[in-house]
Amino acid sequence: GALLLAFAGWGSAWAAAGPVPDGFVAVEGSHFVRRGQPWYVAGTNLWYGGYLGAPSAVGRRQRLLQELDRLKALGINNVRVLAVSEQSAMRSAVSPATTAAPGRYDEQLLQGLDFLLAELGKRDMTAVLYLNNFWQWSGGMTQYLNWFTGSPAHDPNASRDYERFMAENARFYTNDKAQAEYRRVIAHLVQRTNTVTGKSYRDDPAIMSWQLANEPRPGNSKVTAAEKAAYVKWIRETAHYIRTLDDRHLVSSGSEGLAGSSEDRQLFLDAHRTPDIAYLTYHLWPANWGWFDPKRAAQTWDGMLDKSRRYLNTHIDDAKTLGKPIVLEEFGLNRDGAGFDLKTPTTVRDRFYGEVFGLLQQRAAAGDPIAGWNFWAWGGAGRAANADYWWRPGNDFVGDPPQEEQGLYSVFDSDASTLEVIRQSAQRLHALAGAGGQPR
Ligand SMILES: O=C1NC[C@H](CO)[C@@H](O)[C@@H]1O
Repeated sequence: GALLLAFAGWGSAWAAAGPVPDGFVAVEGSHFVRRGQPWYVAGTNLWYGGYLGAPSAVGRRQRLLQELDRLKALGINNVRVLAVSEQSAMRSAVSPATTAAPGRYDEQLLQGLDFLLAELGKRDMTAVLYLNNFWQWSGGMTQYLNWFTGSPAHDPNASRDYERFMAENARFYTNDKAQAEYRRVIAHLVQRTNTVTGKSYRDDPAIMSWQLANEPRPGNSKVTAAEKAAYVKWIRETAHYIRTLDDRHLVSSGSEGLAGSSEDRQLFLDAHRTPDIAYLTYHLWPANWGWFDPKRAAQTWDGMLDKSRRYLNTHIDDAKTLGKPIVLEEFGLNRDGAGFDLKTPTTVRDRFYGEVFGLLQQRAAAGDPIAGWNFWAWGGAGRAANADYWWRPGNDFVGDPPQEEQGLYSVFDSDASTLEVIRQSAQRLHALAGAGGQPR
């Protein structure tokens, strides 16, 4: 049983259960292929993509079409999207939510995903759909625990107590009632028929990957061995569950890498050995992690860049160890001086983006298991609505979710210098694929 399972999971790369339909992203060795050709993710984060597509009041369909056209023109071929949110009373949680209450799903919002997928298909773009959130800005795991244990949904924007928040959330993985509802909503999504195209989600090449959650962590900085084991088991069993429903789309965890694995490299590797996890994910947040102070950019730039390069290289090496592709699916940096206003320049951010893109390009060209990147996050035509830069229901959606200032990390359509860095980097990455950029 367990021994066999352990053996089977030992570094074995993901194998398609059979031929994948035309247009699906698949894994070959430690790289992505699509339509038989090498394929790289040049993506962004558009957490609110399904919201813009909704036919209901929250929808902004014309804006969505504009944003997808702009992204396509930049060479972006993938958007990473929040597919499931949980209605919550927390101030920093988005409202409305796709799950109004356990078992009650907002058909209007889910039709927003249908519309988004239909429009992505028209542009030959793809989506990563994450099915939960470790953080509170879409309800997430703390909201599940409120539903099923009665514990108050915990908004760390209010408590400022992230250690307590993370330790509490770790209980999600072993709460049977929460897991039952989580799996129920996964089945509801994976077995859905798109109301716009009439196509079942299982047959839709616009979906690149089902993703367990946004940034799932095993616990806090004092994570126990039991919590680590529960986390590895949850990833393995949930990934397997999704593949019993859909054995052709890729499945990923949504992990940040070491920063989301309590800095335990063995845990990061063990959590991703299962053959049901097709590729690795990692995120890079120098300012969030205290490596960079946007108000002391000159003094903290070198240290930040050194730590960032080490973070990138370590995870690419781990991908080599597991023989799986790896996508840097989130990275970002503040506007100059930590400003939120569009008029604030993005000099330091542009340099940082250039350094990250450059390192990934270099290692991809060397044949390392780089599968691509998604920057965080697309703000596009969205604009902060309030002088305090906080989001309130009815306001525009931008790249920053409701728990952060609207302008913190968003790349807006007016950020011409950043758009140029992105455009050039996407072009270079696609050139690698064109030049048969796959490794020997
Ligand atoms: O997934 C995430 N990672 C970092 C983003 C910026 O802080 C944050 O908004 C989001 O929760």
